Amino acid sequence: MLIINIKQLIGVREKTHLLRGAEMADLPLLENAFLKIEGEEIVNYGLMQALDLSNETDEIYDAKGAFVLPTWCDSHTHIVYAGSRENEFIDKIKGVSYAEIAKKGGGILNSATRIAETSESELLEQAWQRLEAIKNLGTGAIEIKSGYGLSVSGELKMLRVIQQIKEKSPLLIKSTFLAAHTYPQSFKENHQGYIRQIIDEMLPIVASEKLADYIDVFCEEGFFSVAETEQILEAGYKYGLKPKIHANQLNLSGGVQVGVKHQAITVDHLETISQTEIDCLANSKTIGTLLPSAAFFLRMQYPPARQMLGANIALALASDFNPGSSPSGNIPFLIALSCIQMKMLPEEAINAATINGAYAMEVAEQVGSVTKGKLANLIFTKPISSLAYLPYSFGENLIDKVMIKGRFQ
Ligand SMILES: N=CN[C@@H](CCC(=O)O)C(=O)O
Ligand SMILES: [Zn+2]
Repeated sequence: MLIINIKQLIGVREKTHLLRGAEMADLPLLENAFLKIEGEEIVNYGLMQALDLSNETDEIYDAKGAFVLPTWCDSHTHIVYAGSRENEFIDKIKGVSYAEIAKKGGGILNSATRIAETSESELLEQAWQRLEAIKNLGTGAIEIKSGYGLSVSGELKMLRVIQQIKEKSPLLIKSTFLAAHTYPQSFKENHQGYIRQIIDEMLPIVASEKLADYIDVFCEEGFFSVAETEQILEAGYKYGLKPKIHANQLNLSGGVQVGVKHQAITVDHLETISQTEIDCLANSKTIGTLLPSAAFFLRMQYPPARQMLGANIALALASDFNPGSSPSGNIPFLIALSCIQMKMLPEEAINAATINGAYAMEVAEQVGSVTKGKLANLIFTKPISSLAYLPYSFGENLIDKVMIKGRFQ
């Protein structure tokens, strides 16, 4: 297929690398461009003026002045869950904190009870609807975590649902084993008992059935300590699972340091962060993944993105789509939020949600930019005056069409 009359073709890169600090403000584009696709892949692009249409035999699609961008790479989600938790949303409005809700057996434990009561097929159906909705908002690659099972059968059930989604969906999907999301009620006073269950009973099955690409731990006061996190990461490493860590959401938890020490692909959240963590990340290969939708929903402080960019850190943005702290996978809104509340430039936010998001789940060879040989995963906008209009006009759906692997959805 030949796509013509693209007003701006965004994220055009001959080769890609993980963007850090000041580089993140550079989002290469072509004005008035064409794009050629063969099967699932991008094979060529260029300026309209260089195109001789009389020689073209391909099917032609006229973009009629749309902006075309790579689809979003959402590298941190929990979209496999049962039901919803708007009762806790009301409690939070009335002043109860996220940590207090968790202490009373709500939060993650509330979702764990529902997972136990819900069949694999029903879970798949619910997650599939969420996936369809975010695909229409431009998401073309996604990481999905377990972590609401909190038992051998519950965690395996969640991971098998993710496995089915991988087989069924045209989206690129990565799966993360997050049994260490919280302690189930029965192990509240016996942390080592649950950790042994994770290491001795869950991990061998997860590995032998190839149910996960990564391992994650919620390293946080009241959840998993640094020592417990290390114990789980070391066990995961023996099975070839690289870490992605929930770090520094509520406290200076040591999550960044333990993630960097164990060469985590990403440390995620980072709402509560000091110069020590910033220096630690800046001197590492680990990506800092910011989840500002969670800070928005929980009325928390936002991560200091400008300070982190100034320190030359590689940042990714992800939705954290989950029932407790971010019941939304809306990346256009996330980009607007990042510009408005964290003062990221539109280019920085788009890079963080595309190419760096792809690196944050190790799929950058296939997606995240408009590059020859990569998948034709593309967003076509409605008429807009400039790229900055996307986050400026927050809340408005400016996506006209989404293409995944060369097919309009
Ligand atoms: N912080 C830990 N986990 C999720 C929230 C899970 C929940 O409340 O259900 C998060 O990333 O925000
Ligand atoms: Zn999360």
